[in-house]
Amino acid sequence: MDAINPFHILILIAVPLITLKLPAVLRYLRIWFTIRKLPTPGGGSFISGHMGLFTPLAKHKFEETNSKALGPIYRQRYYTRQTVVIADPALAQEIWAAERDGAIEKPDQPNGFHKGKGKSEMNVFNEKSGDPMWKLVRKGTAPAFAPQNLRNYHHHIVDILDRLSSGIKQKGGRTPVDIADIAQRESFDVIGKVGFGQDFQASKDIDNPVNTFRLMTDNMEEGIRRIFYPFRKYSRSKDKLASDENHKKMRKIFRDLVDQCLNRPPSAEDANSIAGHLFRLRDAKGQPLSEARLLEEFAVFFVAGSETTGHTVAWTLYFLAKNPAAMAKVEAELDAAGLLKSAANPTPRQFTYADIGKLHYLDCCIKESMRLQPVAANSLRRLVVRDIQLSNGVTLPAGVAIEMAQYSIFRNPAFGWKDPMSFVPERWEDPEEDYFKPKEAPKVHRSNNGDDLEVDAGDRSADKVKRMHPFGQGIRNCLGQQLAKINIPTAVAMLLREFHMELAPETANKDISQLEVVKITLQPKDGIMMLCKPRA
Ligand code: HEM
Repeated sequence: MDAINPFHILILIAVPLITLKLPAVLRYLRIWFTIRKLPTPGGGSFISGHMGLFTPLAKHKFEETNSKALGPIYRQRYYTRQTVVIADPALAQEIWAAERDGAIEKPDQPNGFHKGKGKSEMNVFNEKSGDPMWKLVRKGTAPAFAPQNLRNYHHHIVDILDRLSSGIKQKGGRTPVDIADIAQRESFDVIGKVGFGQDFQASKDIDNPVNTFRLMTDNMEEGIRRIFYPFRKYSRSKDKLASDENHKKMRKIFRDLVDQCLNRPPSAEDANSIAGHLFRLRDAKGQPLSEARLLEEFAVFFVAGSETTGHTVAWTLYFLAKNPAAMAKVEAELDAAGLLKSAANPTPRQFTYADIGKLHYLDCCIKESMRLQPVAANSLRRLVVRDIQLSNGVTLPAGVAIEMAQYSIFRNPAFGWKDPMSFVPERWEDPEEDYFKPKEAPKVHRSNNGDDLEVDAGDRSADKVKRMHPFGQGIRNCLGQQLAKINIPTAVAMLLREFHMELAPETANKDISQLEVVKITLQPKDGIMMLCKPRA
């Protein structure tokens, strides 16, 4: 695939020359020349490169295979885009350090629904690193996610779960319930209430199929489709037109939400919510966020916060139901804390914020589920903006795209995982399990950038590097992770407190690879069907 032939060169030079893009051609050739010696998967096509070798819905599996076969750093091509894949925790640390120094950035990822001229409105997730607006929103909303702030909202999470449990109880334990759908309803309502003071009631009627969170999920899927197929936004096909309608509905929901938040009588809860922080932001000219920007920010917090958290809850319950010994240990832990409903304790005490840090085994189970089924399974994309030299001698040239393959790192035995493909929550009882000790001491980076955006202290030291980071790393790590770390254990514990959960045959009989799909997140394709038997 990589043998240079005259036709290859002709296409590469002639086409861009016609559009007067000689500098781009030269940059492309330099990138290719600099990374040409890196290993690359075989079987790619001349035109699309490696694109045709995987389905976008299972790209994480393609990476897993390649990183085991080719090693921790390799290259691949998507059409004209040369990409270096990094699937090594020590090299990843060097990349995140370079990102802090500005040599690597998360590039702008334009909104797939944007039409017309000019840049689409951005948000804190898709705006490029270093952009003043990204910094403003990132720093300005961070206090909303501080644990001391979130604890004041925890009672809403408890209420939402109580409401969900009564809906599930009505099923009587014999009708299978889709726990993936239930968990999505929970996380969506939590963002609504905790972040924006609004009860969307997705968890009120679990049989109601038309719900805002579904609209949002459809929108996300469509957005991704439009990134893969940029011309789709001009299509007149039925499903594309339907998605335009959905998008309009979605925008109206968020526009109404902005209005409701602005028009509610002031309260401390609203002032400290995500919305409250967004409303108070002022840019360098002292201007508040525009309405268009507010809409984008509102939407992205729902998108980034609900699918991720909901599917993590669902995968954790799946693994527990699949592993009865682990389930029994979680139940025993809840029982010992007075949180499990049983004949001996028919009215267990209410779950509180203080319980979160005390349920250690449950915590291990959640972490193990995030290792095996990390919802952010798609590699994290970055762009090299200045040449960087890695400690293994590889130069990453300016302009090359990089993909940080987290999913592969979490399950590759080369990084010291024992029995990596099995669900073993006990491994997390050892705090050192978070780290990998490479044979050669990892290169320790000092950032030249005096920026005060938080970084992950403790991710590397003289002899070890962090290998478990499901919330990403560096300056673009997950802004909302504290909310997830509060919501996930509360949801799992409160559902298990009320129900004995078993996989229904339609899910139990399938291998996990038949259950999963990566859309934006790693999620169950057709749900996770469970029998939720109310405890005595
Ligand atoms: C299990 C739950 C979650 C997981 C696994 C997760 C994972 C991630 C990851 C891996 C990134 C980094 C993406 C990158 O480097 O390109 C990220 C970014 C982000 N997450 Fe989360 N997330 C979760 C929950 C949440 C929640 C609850 C919120 C907010 C309500 C949230 C908001 C964000 C935002 C705004 C960013 C972009 C930050 C930036 O680019 O500066 N996430 N998340």
